[in-house]
Amino acid sequence: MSTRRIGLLGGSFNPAHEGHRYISLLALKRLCLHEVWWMVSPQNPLKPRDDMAPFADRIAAARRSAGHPRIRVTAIEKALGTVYTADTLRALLPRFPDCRFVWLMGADNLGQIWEWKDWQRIFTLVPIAIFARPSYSYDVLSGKAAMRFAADRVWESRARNLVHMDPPAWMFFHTRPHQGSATRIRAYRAAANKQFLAIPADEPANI
Ligand SMILES: Nc1ncnc2c1ncn2[C@@H]1O[C@H](COP(=O)(O)OP(=O)(O)OP(=O)(O)O)[C@@H](O)[C@H]1O
Ligand SMILES: O=C(O)c1ccc[n+]([C@@H]2O[C@H](COP(=O)([O-])O)[C@@H](O)[C@H]2O)c1
Repeated sequence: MSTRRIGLLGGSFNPAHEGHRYISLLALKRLCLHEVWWMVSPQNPLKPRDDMAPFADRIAAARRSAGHPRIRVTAIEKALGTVYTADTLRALLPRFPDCRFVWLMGADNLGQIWEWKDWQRIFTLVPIAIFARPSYSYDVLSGKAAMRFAADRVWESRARNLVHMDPPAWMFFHTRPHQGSATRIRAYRAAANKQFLAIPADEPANI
């Protein structure tokens, strides 16, 4: 049975955007993976529920955005009934004994991961690859999580082997940052809706 190398990109995908695709393609190439699985979160436990689009809409939009045969959009957490990453990994890993997994995330999440449930356990379950993100990248490298696991940081030159390393092992990619951001897209859409609604009802909208 040959081992499959899988990157897991957990996210709200509210909505999916080019930044997700960009780091997924980087991960496929640099980490020498067979596939990246986008794991659409039913509800990030640290994010407000009120501006979260319905799960089915986020999945559907992610499927339209992924646009690559080796990026799979999944509802794994919905199926497992988990919302915390540590719980998801504990349930997922034994179900795929022929796969090696690596957790993928942006630099913003390296800065926040110490707030996640059982966060130190996550570092001991899977290797982690972190991608530079505009305005976060440098501070988080001296943050709480990076300091706690400083001895387990692996340099980018060993990227091809990361997925085979025994955790804890993590890597920070100093790649060109991508501006994609779901917050920015939601803000842009809200502004566009406001402008549209501001057009008086008796005036034809020029759309
Ligand atoms: N432009 C980007 N560069 C690097 N990582 C990114 C980028 N966009 C998203 N990610 C990472 O992808 C994962 C899922 O991100 P998520 O779906 O929350 O998108 P987001 O743009 O960060 O959303 P929001 O702005 O609502 O927080 C996270 O680990 C996040 O850090
Ligand atoms: O496990 C936790 O406590 C936890 C807290 C916040 C976020 N996460 C996970 O982090 C991933 C990225 O979330 P997001 O919303 O930044 O895209 C996603 O898989 C979430 O389920 C996990």
